[in-house]
Amino acid sequence: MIKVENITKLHMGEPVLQDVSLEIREGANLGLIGPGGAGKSLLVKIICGLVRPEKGRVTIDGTDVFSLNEIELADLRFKIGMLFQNYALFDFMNVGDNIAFPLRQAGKLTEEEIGAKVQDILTSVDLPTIAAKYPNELSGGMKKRVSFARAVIPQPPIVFYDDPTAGLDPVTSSKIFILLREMRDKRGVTSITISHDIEGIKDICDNFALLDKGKLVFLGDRSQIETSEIPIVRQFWDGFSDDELG
Ligand SMILES: Nc1ncnc2c1ncn2[C@@H]1O[C@H](COP(=O)(O)OP(=O)(O)OP(=O)(O)O)[C@@H](O)[C@H]1O
Repeated sequence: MIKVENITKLHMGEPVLQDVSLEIREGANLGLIGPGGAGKSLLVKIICGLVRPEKGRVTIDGTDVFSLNEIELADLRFKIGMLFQNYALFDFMNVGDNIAFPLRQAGKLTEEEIGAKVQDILTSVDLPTIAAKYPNELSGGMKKRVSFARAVIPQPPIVFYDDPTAGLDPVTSSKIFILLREMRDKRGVTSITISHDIEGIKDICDNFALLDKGKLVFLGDRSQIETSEIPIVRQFWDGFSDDELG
C-alpha cells in the first residue's frame, strides 16, 4: 500500500504541489493525468524518495519514506522500478549492461544467470539482437523498451512509468501498453502511470488522478472519471479542446 498524505512542495517559494493526498492499494494501478507542468513527475519522484517535500508524508507498506537514511532508501528503491521520461540510460554502457545494471547492483545472481535474464527480457520487448548496441544507436521507441526492460528486470513489486509512450508512434505505443498490461496481469505489480495517452491508460489502470497546477482535482475509478462533471476532467478524459477552459 502506498499512502501519500498532504504533500506540499515549494519551488522558489511558490507551491508546485499543494496538499496532495492519495492511496494506492497493493496490486492497484493508478493513472496520473493532467496538463504539462502540473506536478505529476515531481509527485512520483517524491513518492520514491528522490525529492523531499516541505510538508506531508509518504508511506510504502507502512514505512515512512522520509524517515529512512540513504542506505534504507536505496533498499526501498530496489522495490520500485522507474521508467523515466528521459530514458535515463547510461550512454557509456551497451544495452545488455544497462539492463543488467540493477541485477549486478543487487549482487544475488551469477553473470551467467544475469546474461540469461537479460536475453529473456530483450526477447520479451521484441529486441532480441541489440544487447551489444549503445543507447545512441537506438530509436526513441527502442530506448523506451530498453528502459522498460531495465526498470522491470529485478521484478519490483511497484513500478512507476513516467509518460512511457511520449513521442512514440502508435504501433510502438501500443506495444509498450501491452508490456504494461502484462506487468499488471502476470506479475500483479502496483503501479503509477503518468500519461497523456488517455486511450492507452484506460486499459491498464483501475484508478485515475488528475493534477492541475499542483492540486489534485480528481481521484476515482473508471466509472467515476467517466461521469465526473469537473470541466478539466471532461476535457482530459474526452480529449476535446474547450476554449472556455482556457
Ligand atoms: N526537485 C524539484 N523541486 C521543486 N520543484 C520542482 C522540482 N522538480 C520539478 N519542479 C517543478 O515542479 C513543476 C512541475 O513539474 P513536473 O515535471 O512535475 O510536471 P509534469 O506534470 O510532470 O509535466 P509534464 O506533463 O510536462 O511532464 C515545475 O514547475 C518544475 O519546475
